[in-house]
Amino acid sequence: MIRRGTRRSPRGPERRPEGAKMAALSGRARGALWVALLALCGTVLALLAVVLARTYAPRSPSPAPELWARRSRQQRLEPTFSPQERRELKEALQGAIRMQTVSFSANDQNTTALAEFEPYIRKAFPAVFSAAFIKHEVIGEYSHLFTIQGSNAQLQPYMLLAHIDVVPASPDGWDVSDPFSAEERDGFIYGRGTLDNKNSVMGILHALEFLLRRNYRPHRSFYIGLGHDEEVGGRKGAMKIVAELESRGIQLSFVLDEGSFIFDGIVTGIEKPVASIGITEKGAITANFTVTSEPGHSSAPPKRTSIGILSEALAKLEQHPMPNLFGHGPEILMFEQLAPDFSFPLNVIMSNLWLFGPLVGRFLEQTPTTNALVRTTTAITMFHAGVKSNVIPPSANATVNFRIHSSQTVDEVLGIVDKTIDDKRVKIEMESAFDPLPVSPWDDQTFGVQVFRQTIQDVFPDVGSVAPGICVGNTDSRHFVNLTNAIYRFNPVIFKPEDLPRFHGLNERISIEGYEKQVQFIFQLIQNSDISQSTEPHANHEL
Ligand SMILES: CCCCCCCC/C=C\CCCCCCCC(=O)N[C@@H](CCCCN)C(=O)O
Ligand SMILES: [Zn+2]
Ligand SMILES: [Zn+2]
Repeated sequence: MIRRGTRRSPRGPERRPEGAKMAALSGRARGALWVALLALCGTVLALLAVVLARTYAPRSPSPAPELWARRSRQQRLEPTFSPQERRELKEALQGAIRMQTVSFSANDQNTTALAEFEPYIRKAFPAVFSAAFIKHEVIGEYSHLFTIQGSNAQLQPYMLLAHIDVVPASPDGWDVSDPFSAEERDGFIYGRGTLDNKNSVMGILHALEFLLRRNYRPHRSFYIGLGHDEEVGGRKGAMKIVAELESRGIQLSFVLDEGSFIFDGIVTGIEKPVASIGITEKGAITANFTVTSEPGHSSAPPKRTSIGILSEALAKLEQHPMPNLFGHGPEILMFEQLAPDFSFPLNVIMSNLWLFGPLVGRFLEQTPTTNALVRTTTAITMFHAGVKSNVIPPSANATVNFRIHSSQTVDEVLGIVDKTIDDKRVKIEMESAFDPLPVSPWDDQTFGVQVFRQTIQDVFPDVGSVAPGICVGNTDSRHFVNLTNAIYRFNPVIFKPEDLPRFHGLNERISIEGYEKQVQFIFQLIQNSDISQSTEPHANHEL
């Protein structure tokens, strides 16, 4: 008997009926599917294990313990000030704010106010100006250089920077009657320069003054540089201070300038304040874009005028922003180090930027402040064209200010600009340009970093993390690259979201308590810098 479906074909192997063949095939497919599914589950589980391990891995404690154990054995003055000293602090800052040391442009500064600043600080800080081991020099007419000769010439000196000049401020829109009145209101001092940067100028000198009045003699030498033209580039102030120090063959352990803050409520997903210390600053290009065309009567216009051509070029720049470079520069360090401080699930995302980096990059570009961290920004800041309503304009001119991301250069940015505009009628001339600044070391072995960590811990115990940051603006410290590789930008002041528009804007202010904390910070920083650095070479740093 021949059973159906089992008969061998004379031409080859036994033929199965279609249903059985399908069943056999789908059995094989099911098997393969199971294998694939198991492999997928394995991969997902492995990925999850890596993601969780990176999120919850224990972090090494900071700062380096032996160094600070030694420090605590030395005697340290407490940063506590009497009621009279606190009044003196406040009034000295108010007096400084009232001096209208405005920089309008590199060639237009209020030199009368700048000149008056010297007698003002001489009077406010008698101990600083009379100490035998402190030398004061006026540089470039209105800037100041203080050399504080420490008692131990073996220790490499450091430098504190600040600037005396301020950006202009008209009374319109201020809550107080005058931006230079230094009015006290609800525990704040209002006025131009309260955050940028007379708080540092006066804070540094007052901390030193109080230490000297307590007979403190610094062990480590240091310099204080007070520039008078930071807001217009620092050519006559900071650059001359640098030239002076270079001529003396000085090398610095670190430089500390303005440029970042203790951010409170600014980083979405982190509850505690974050001390962000700028380890670099962006480069910049200021370029002029010009289009010229034949002038004539507006009743018989050409198809395109210089204004139209230039507007189109500028619109292309705005419509095609520079590439998002999150992960290509040091901004990633900030988020990596802050990762454990983020609440769930952001902590998982930030701990695994190898996986979520592109997502985070897209998120950061949504708001102007964080967008500035991830790309070269393009700001059209000035536009001039036209002379009369019925005259075809002979030319149109615009100024564009680019701030260059750490992973790009001036040349690369200009290449992109050329390609984006792609119009020979638009002439581009450079007003000024410089590449992003080098990235300063950020590890627990670096002396400056140890000092900052310790000092922040001493004065701001509520700060959750001390993290490396990027300064999106420019500071006088960028001129100091030949004197040290360790340049840090940090203003020890709590900065909240509502302070953002006050910076260079309306109602700039500092809380009186915040200013006292800033003075305490410098007071402690000078003392904390007085330990010997185990890693530094045994050179003689006689100044
Ligand atoms: C998650 C991190 C959030 C980062 C938030 C950034 C908030 C920014 C807040 C403050 C800005 C601080 C910038 C301080 C330095 C700027 C100083 C300045 O204005 N410099 C001028 C120099 C001009 C020189 C002449 N061309 C400038 O940069 O324009
Ligand atoms: Zn400033
Ligand atoms: Zn400024």
